[in-house]
Amino acid sequence: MQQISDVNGRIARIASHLNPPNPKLEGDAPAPGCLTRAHCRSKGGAPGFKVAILGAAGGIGQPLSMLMKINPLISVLHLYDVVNTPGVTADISHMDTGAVVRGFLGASQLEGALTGMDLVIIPAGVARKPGMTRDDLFNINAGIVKSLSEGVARFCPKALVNIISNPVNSTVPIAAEVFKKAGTYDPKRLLGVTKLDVVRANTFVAEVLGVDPRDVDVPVVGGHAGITILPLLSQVKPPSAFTPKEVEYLTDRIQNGGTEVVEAKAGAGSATLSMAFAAAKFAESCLRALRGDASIIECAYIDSQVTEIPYFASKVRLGRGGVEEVLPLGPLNDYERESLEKAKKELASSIEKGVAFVKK
Ligand SMILES: NC(=O)c1ccc[n+]([C@@H]2O[C@H](COP(=O)([O-])OP(=O)(O)OC[C@H]3O[C@@H](n4cnc5c(N)ncnc54)[C@H](O)[C@@H]3O)[C@@H](O)[C@H]2O)c1
Ligand SMILES: O=C(O)C[C@H](O)C(=O)O
Repeated sequence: MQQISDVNGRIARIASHLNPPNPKLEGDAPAPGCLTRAHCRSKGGAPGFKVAILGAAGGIGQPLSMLMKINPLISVLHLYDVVNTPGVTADISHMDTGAVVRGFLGASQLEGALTGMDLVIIPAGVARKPGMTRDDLFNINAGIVKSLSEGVARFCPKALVNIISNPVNSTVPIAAEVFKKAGTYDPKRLLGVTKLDVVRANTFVAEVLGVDPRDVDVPVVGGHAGITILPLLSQVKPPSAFTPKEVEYLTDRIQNGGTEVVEAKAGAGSATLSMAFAAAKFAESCLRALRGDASIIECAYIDSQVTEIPYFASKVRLGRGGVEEVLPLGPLNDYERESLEKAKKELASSIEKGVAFVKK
């Protein structure tokens, strides 16, 4: 009898670490105190950052969760969504890497998902279908980003926030207005993720130059939609000259990379795998900066004074406090100056739309 009760106790202890709980292991026994190493690490026993992904069960959320689970900088990974997180969490939690994974389902579990987080990544919301613009997603995604940002303001106001949900040109101002209302706004800690534009630009430019994309660095400034995506081809590293035809081809391909994927997927969504890759790289930079690594430079869409437009993507230096320095745009050629003026007009109206949504 004693042996059976010991086994039951052990099973109950293991079950107490499963999220969602596994009814096969739980039985009727009450769960005694948690003693496993996973518990200690999730309480902050092991060094590492705590990261939450909101929208973790989606097309971006799932591969991004997997990439975050293999990031050694992360000790605790919270996966939140309004559907399917139990399955995604069970699946990812079986990977034998360091991070402890917990799943959270629905608004009543948002507090648990966010409390104590250092970095919150938000890919929640609907994706484009062929024929749609990113702005067509505003009606649904604005409300989703608003309510998730309210959660961040309440439960982890000091976290760094990476916004992926489209239209990024409007959703970042929406989050900012929510944080301002809550009295928690720190412009250095709110970043719109435009890394996919840089990843694409590096790839397409490398193809034209016939080099390895890992050796190419293309600054992409402005915003994250159509003509607001402005690759600065005059500043490509390694320094490279392009013919006017190449500039036209590359600018068009980079600005329409998202649409290229939406059309190829033919109704099954937009970029998810390359986006998860880009978001994971960007998150890694944020975490290395939080750790105190020097010289972390990324392009990001932020509260900015680099132009007269209140939010703008450009190269920034990241540090322990988030955005520590916004780098100047550098010398632009005539084509880039003209394109910048067009981008600014569209950006201004997308920003206004986001701000008005929260203020109404
Ligand atoms: N910034 C970028 O470069 C970039 C790139 C690709 C996609 N996106 C955008 O990212 C978003 C997500 O794309 P996807 O392909 O993963 O879409 P998806 O539909 O596959 O996944 C979205 C997930 O969000 C979840 N969700 C919806 N409402 C939620 C809420 N209130 N709280 C938590 N989760 C919620 C859904 O349940 C779903 O699992 C879209 O808006 C898309 O346009 C941005
Ligand atoms: O194009 C989209 O709708 C998704 C994303 O913004 C992208 O650039 O791939």
